[in-house]
Amino acid sequence: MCTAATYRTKDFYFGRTLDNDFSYGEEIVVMPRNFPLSFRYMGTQKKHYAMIGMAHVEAECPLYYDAVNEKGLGMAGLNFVGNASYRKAMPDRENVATYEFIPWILGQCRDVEEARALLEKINLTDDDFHEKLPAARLHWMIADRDHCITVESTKEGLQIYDNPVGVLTNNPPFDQQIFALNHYMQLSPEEPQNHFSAQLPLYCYSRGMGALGLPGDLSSQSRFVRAAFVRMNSRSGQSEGESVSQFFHILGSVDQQRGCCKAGDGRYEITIYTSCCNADKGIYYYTTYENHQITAVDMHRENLEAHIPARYPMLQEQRIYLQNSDC
Ligand SMILES: C[C@H](CCC(=O)NCCS(=O)(=O)O)[C@H]1CC[C@H]2[C@@H]3CC[C@@H]4C[C@H](O)CC[C@]4(C)[C@H]3C[C@H](O)[C@]12C
Repeated sequence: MCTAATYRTKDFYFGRTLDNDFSYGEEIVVMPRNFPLSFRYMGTQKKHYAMIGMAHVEAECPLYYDAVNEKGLGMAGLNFVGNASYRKAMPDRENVATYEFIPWILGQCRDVEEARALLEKINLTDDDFHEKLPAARLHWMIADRDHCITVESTKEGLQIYDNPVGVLTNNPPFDQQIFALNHYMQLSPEEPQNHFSAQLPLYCYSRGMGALGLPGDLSSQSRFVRAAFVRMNSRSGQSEGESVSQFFHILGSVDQQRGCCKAGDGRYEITIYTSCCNADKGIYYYTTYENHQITAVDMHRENLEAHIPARYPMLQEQRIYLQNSDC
């Protein structure tokens, strides 16, 4: 399971949690403009927009989980097992394999409007990267500072939904996720009133009772409702520090602690990493399960005219600052 979210203050932020019971070995990868992108059906792009994101690098090829390009467009892939369905390559379409989808969009599009234009011609194919990396069953969130959409390839075809919530989790399909918010319309950051019965002396004995009923479990529908409630009610200052801090608190509401979700064979699903990318500045902030200190990689400190990606393995060791170390 995973959760993705957007957030806007002065700048635009885009990030996600990656929850799983094992890691493919992922790292922060800055893809410069001149790294040749060879697509299975769509030829080679010698030049494209630069991007930064989390990827598993296989045979020198970054396979992105989530990324943001130099124009401020962000995109993330999240599990959609049981509902994702891809087709064979088709003659009259732009055929793109799922592992190519993020660079295909972010390499060419400045914003969601341009992404929508490419999506009209696309066919997501069922090609595996190779037999050990079969096509991942995913759906995607694509967002810029003004718009957000969800893209799902199902048996019925390619579905593109407006995403007014700026949150994506996993199953069920996105229209059902959004519909479920109707059940929670009474939740509020305000103190509730007693509508239950005028004959009963009900009162607020605690703060936070306006959100009683917000689901607390780890299912993807519940994480969607919880992240949506926190995201839609979020308040923070405009500074970089306050914005990034608030973003990690939004995704902190759906953090998965080891032990609460069994994945078989003594393994547990945990939040492997949480990312927050300042899409305007190209700075990728992250924390990992073991290291809660925020670490960042700034794409503009790299040579974006280079031909080879810059790779940064995630720092996994927690550095605790001993405040009275000189006593
Ligand atoms: C597993 C992750 C979703 C996390 C999640 O939701 N876990 C719950 C498990 S459960 O559903 O609850 O049981 C997803 C998210 C992004 C994916 C990569 C995308 C690039 C590439 C695409 C290729 O085609 C296949 C290999 C590839 C490296 C992918 C591996 C894997 O698929 C990644 C990491």
